[in-house]
Parts: sequence; C-alpha cells; structure tokens
Amino acid sequence: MLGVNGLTRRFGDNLAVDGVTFEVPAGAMTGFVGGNGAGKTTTMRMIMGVLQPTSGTVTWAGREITVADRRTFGYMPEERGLYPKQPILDQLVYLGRLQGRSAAGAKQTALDLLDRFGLGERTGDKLESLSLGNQQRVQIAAAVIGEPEFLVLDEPFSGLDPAAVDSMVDLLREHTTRGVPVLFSSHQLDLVERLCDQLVVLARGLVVSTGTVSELRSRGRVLHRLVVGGDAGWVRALPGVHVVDVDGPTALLELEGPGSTDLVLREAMARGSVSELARVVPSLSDIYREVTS
Ligand SMILES: Nc1ncnc2c1ncn2[C@@H]1O[C@H](COP(=O)(O)OP(=O)(O)OP(=O)(O)O)[C@@H](O)[C@H]1O
Repeated sequence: MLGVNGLTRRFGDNLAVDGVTFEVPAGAMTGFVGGNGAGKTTTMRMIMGVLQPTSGTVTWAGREITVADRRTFGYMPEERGLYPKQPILDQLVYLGRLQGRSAAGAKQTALDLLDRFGLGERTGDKLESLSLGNQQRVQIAAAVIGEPEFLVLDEPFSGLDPAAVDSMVDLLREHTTRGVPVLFSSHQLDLVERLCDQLVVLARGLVVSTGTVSELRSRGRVLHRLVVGGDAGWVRALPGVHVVDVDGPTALLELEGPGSTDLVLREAMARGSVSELARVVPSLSDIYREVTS
C-alpha cells in the first residue's frame, strides 16, 4: 500500500498541492480526478520522487519510501518519455533491462504487449511514425514492462479509441488482481466510474472527497424526479419539498423524508396522471460537480 501524507508543494506564491493525504491500497484501482491545475500531476511527480515536496511524506508498505522502492514502480508521466526516433521494441527492452529484467524476459514481455495492443507488426518502427493513439499504447507498455509493484499513470486513457481503452483496462485489471496498487488520473469520468475501486477528488490542491463511487453517492444529496401529465409547477407550494428544477411536466426535487414522498405522490395523482416518481442515481459527473463546486 502507498500512503501520501500531508504532501504540500509551493511554486513561489502558488500553493499547488496543499496537505494532500490519501492511500492507494494493494490491489485497488484508484482514480485521481480534479479540474485543470488541481494538482494531480504535481502530486504524482512527488510520489515518484521527480519533484521534491515542500512538506509531507510518501510511504510504501508502511514506512518512508526509498529510491529502491521507486525503482520497482511503473510510471507514465504527463510529458510521456520515450524517444521519438527509436524503434519501439528496442526502447521497451531497454526500459525493462533498466528495471532489472533479463534481456530475454524483457523482450518476450515487450513482444507480448505489442502484440496484444495490435502493434505486433510494427515492433521495428520508430515511435514517431505511429499514430498518437498507438504511441500512447507504447507508453503504457513502457510503464508495465518492468513488472511493477505499483503503477502511477498520468492520463493514460487520453487519446485512446474505445477498443484500446478496453485492452488497457484489461491490462490494468490484471495488475490489480495480482495485488499491484494502481493510481491513475483522468478527466474521463465515465471511464473512472467504470474502472476504479476508489476515487480521490482534488480541487485547488486540496482533497475534497475520497471513497468508492457508491460512498461518494451516499454522501451527496438525494434527488427525485417527478414526471406528471401536465405542468409540475404546483409542486413548489408543497411543504417539505425543495424544488431544484421544474421544466414543464418534469420536476427535480429534494424531499425531506418519506412523508414528503407520499405527499408529492398523493398530490400528483389527485391532479392527473403520474408517469414517474423515482430516485435519481447521480452520475460521477454530477457528484464531481457537487464536491468540487
Ligand atoms: N514546474 C512548475 N512550475 C510552476 N508552477 C507549476 C509547475 N508545475 C505545476 N505548476 C502549477 O501547479 C498547479 C497544479 O498543476 P498540475 O499540473 O499539478 O495540475 P493537474 O491537476 O495535473 O492539471 P491538468 O488536469 O490540467 O493536467 C497549477 O497551478 C500549475 O500551474
């Protein structure tokens, strides 16, 4: 398990990361989300030791992290990091060797990964000759070539088509199944919702929420949608009902308790037909907007 404890980073007057604390448990896929400039990349760089924190610590397996620990980590940095003019297989084998793999082992894993990502015919091609999406696949292969004990991936899914996303998701799941903790940042909240076991939400350098998607959901306000035959504007007059929005026959409501639900239903039926009165299950995007606003 990796622990981030009160990590703080200033750039001059800019407090980019402000006392960030969270854990990435073994075998869990942790999604790191937050708007542009929230501090995700800065935090990941401090975890990887490529940027010094102003204060705070990173722990691995319950003790302060060492250089040797970090050598066992796989990292896909925001600025990527492979050589554009070198053949992709050579680069992967080289990186695997740097991370302690034998030449034969690194080559076999690299060939398997490239084959799996549809690049089996292009092993001798230079990185720059591949499309951006295919370059991204090679970057992910580079992060896992050393059989890492922890994976840090900065926006690994940006620019990937749905089929590539699915194969990356399968690859990452194989790692978490073996107990490897994975931390990845993404702005693709539908994907984060599908993929991650837990979330860390950052806003303006601060952790504003952590937990599973269902935990985050249960902390948010509960809304109901009412759809009636005519105009639903009458619902504004009911006690115990906070109207979030009314649009013709549809109203979005925050109800104070079961009594309010009964009241809304009774009133609606007395006034005509009722098509729907149901609890709204918020999407991760809705939750994200609520916790970061
Ligand atoms: N090397 C640097 N020098 C000065 N300021 C920096 C540096 N790196 C990051 N910052 C600032 O730190 C803040 C956090 O940036 P960071 O890149 O960590 O955000 P992010 O959440 O990864 O954003 P995005 O989703 O846009 O990639 C921003 O205000 C950014 O301008």
